[in-house]
Amino acid sequence: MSEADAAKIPVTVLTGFLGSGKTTLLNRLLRRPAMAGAAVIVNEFGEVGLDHLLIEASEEQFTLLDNGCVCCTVRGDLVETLKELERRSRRGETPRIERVVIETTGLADPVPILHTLIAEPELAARFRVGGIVTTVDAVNGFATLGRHAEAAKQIAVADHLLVTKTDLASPETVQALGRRLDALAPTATRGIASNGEADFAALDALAEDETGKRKRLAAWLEKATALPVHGLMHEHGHAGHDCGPDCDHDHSHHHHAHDHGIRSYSFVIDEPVEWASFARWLDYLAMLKGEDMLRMKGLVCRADDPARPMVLHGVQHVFHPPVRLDAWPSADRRTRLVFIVRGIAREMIATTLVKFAGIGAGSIDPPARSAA
Ligand SMILES: Nc1nc2c(ncn2[C@@H]2O[C@H](COP(=O)(O)OP(=O)(O)OP(=O)(O)O)[C@@H](O)[C@H]2O)c(=O)[nH]1
Repeated sequence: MSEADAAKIPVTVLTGFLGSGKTTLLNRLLRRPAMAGAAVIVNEFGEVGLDHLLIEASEEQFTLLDNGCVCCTVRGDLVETLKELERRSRRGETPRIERVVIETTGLADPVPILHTLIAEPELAARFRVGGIVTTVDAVNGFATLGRHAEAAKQIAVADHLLVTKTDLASPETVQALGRRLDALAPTATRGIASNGEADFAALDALAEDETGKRKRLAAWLEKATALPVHGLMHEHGHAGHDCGPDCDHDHSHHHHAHDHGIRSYSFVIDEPVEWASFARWLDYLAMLKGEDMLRMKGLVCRADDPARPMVLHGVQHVFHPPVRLDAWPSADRRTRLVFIVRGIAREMIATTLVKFAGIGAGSIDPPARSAA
């Protein structure tokens, strides 16, 4: 690597489909002493994000971009955030930044992010791409690849693939997924991330491998834009958060492939919930709508233990065992639920919440209109 490149700050892009284990990996990664000088930028998809409450990074280390998807609406925010981080580090206003990790949303196209890092002169002078790491869920990954072009693209542009949740999948499923990954990303290295635990030395090496990356970059961009996306190219307007009037989408430079019909809903519930009926409601949703329930996250106030919230993670049919926190991560002690769904109406979720979980319609914000 040239001296000039060595002086630049490596940026690792951490991507992977919804619920594939990005945040779990990031939390483990941040516990390493080597990451003390890392700045973390997280882009959340959803009206009310929860990730920022669950990521174990110091306030100084962490920036949340939650005003849209980093591959389009908040691309300008990303540029400004990176510039500001570097400026403050250079002036000694913050501890020196030695590395940046960007966690994308599960629906992001990493190509525009790469493009931004390389094409924006001020960024290119101070940062270099330190690798694209893509998490792939062993349970849902194979089926997801058939349904969501974003997932295929995230894999196709990866330098390093980390297969997650192998503890939950049969060896045959893992092997079949491996063959698919070989075909989609023949040059990517591959490892396993088990509940976030992975060969982090491989990620460090990636951050240093500038020469190899440069060579592959043109091929990535070419391959990624050529990838068939089931007729969804140029889909303008995002799932759940429209690009809006401020959109800086550059349609001539990248194709956007967010699935049509994907929506993000969030609900806040004022009253503590009866856990048994709430869990029954979740089972009902997973059984009836699992395939289209792309992602569900929740922070739940239980009536029988209101001081210790439950963290919920649903990924399609899979509901991961809920985790009980020792305390609320912020002063807000209300139950908050975020859903990312395909073709499911907000009202369906709200009405079943009232009917099956026994929540008073008046306690739900936004209210369940037809359920009252
Ligand atoms: N059993 C098992 N569960 C895992 C593993 N990795 C992650 N999970 C669980 O999968 C769920 C989703 O993980 P996250 O890390 O939040 O996934 P994500 O990719 O950040 O999700 P989004 O940001 O919504 O796209 C959580 O309940 C994790 O505990 C694993 O290797 N094994």
